[in-house]
Amino acid sequence: MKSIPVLLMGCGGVGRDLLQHILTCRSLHAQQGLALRVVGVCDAKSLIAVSDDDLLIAQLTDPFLKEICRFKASSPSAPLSDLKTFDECVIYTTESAEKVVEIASNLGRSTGLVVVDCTASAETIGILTRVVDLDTIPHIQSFTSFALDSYLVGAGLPVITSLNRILASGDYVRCMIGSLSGTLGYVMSEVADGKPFSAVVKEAKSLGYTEPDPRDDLSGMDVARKVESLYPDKMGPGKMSLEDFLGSGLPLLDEDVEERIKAASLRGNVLRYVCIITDSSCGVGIQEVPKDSALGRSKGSDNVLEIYSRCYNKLPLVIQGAGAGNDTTAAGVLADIIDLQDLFSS
Ligand SMILES: NC(=O)C1=CN([C@@H]2O[C@H](COP(=O)(O)OP(=O)(O)OC[C@H]3O[C@@H](n4cnc5c(N)ncnc54)[C@H](OP(=O)(O)O)[C@@H]3O)[C@@H](O)[C@H]2O)C=CC1
Ligand SMILES: N[C@@H](CC=O)C(=O)O
Repeated sequence: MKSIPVLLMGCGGVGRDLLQHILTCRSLHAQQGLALRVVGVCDAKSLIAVSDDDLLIAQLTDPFLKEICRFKASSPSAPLSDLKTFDECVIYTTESAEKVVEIASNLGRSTGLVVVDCTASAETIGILTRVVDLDTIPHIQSFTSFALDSYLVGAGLPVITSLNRILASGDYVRCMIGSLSGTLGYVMSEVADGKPFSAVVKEAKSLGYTEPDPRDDLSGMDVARKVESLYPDKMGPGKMSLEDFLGSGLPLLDEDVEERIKAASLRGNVLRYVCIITDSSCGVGIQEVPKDSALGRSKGSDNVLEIYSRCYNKLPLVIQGAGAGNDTTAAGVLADIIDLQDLFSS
């Protein structure tokens, strides 16, 4: 049985679903000769991990992982260190970020990195840069090759894998057109059905589709980051509190959105928030697309990506499916973890 140590950074919607998936897949993984061994879980303020001495053999028990999920779901703002019951483990508070790097470093050559953080914030980039610079984790030095599908694009959809296969075959990608925001896909299709913009944005937030601050989705920043991550390097690119925005800001936008939807509909179109990437340009924004196109037919939080290449010339390769949501995103992360271990076996 191959044992894969997992250190989970972040125990919000996606992190908890990942733990649940790991527990649910225990027997499936056993049939594949694998065992995922969760050695630590952290949130923004604390880290719970097996002791350094036991790092290569021990794990947090399944009942304890369930308790972690239950606790964070019922008290999301409370740190993990406030848990009432603990496994045999060590709790770190102030120095938890340093400790995460140390544990990863101690796990040595078996360490890989699966990233699902779309924020591309200075903090995230700072952590990734440190990890890449860390000589003691050789497999992470070229982390981009280990950052598989869950890395930024399409939640669990096989977007990056498919693109890599096309490029590896020598095919030439000339254009990609996509709706890469689950939130904006959901918002656009729901407002077209006549619901107020403000109510739909709040629904998207409660369904776990949006970024913690939905303005990251509404501004196009989340899509722009994904476009950047889909494209080669050469194409590389507040005044109101969140509460006020959700409470009084959003409803002010309802009327304008409703008018734009009506005007598009008179032309047989619907509005979609799309990105268009060619070999000389890349842009994101609201566009009218025909109702009966792949993009126009998309519903709910689906992401759609049309890839035009030499092989997929007149009719594009279309990748479509849920592009946001804790369950599907966590499933993509789990698949990436399993894929990663293949790289270490050689
Ligand atoms: N939900 C979705 O559909 C998708 C989400 N993503 C990405 O996944 C990430 C997580 O999303 P989601 O679970 O919805 O977000 P949540 O806000 O529900 O959870 C975020 C978690 O990360 C923890 N955290 C924040 N900062 C740090 C830090 N410095 N060190 C360790 N942990 C930290 C938070 O801790 P605390 O509990 O203490 O606040 C919290 O547990 C986001 O970056 C998002 O962009 C990607 C694709 C789809
Ligand atoms: N907010 C994103 C989900 C995570 O990336 C989206 O709506 O697509």
